[in-house]
Amino acid sequence: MNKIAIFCSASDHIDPIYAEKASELGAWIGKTGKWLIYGGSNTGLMEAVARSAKENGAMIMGVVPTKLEERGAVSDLLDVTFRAVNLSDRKDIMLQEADVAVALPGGVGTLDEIFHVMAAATIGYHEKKVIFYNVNGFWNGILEFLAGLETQHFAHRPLKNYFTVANTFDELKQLLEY
Ligand SMILES: Nc1ncnc2c1ncn2[C@@H]1O[C@H](COP(=O)(O)O)[C@@H](O)[C@H]1O
Repeated sequence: MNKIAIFCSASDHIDPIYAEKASELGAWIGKTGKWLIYGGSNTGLMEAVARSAKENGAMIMGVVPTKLEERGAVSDLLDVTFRAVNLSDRKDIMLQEADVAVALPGGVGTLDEIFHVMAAATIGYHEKKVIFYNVNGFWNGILEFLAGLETQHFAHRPLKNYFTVANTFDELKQLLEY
């Protein structure tokens, strides 16, 4: 996996453990010579992962909707800037450019991105997976809900076809290494 999309929080007001884990992942992306593809914002976990990736030599692609650019919230760390006309366009570009998507803790923006990727896979648009990076069990509620979709037959195929879970950084690295 060489091009890693990261979906994650834009908030600067969350527990610092999440920024630490985002930085750790960013550093690994840089040291292993991979590309980081992300929302391009200069806030929250997005800035944490990008700063650390950059300090460790990563190439960074930011996919920035014009509305966010107008607000001046674009990171100065980007090597490549894709301008997207809206959030749907942005998700399509990120999906097209990445080999895999990693979901760090985040809010509705992150959820929107995760489910865009998974829903497109369910109807055969691509075979790329979302990896839930389950820092401190952050994703447990969503994972339980997804399991419930299967037991109640709302899922047409096993949802493990579309996502996987890393409970530790070592597990995440193993999933991204090949
Ligand atoms: N202000 C933002 N700048 C860039 N990208 C953003 C911004 N807000 C949301 N995004 C995208 O959605 C998630 C973060 O949203 P949360 O609601 O904080 O989870 C992130 O992956 C961005 O691509």
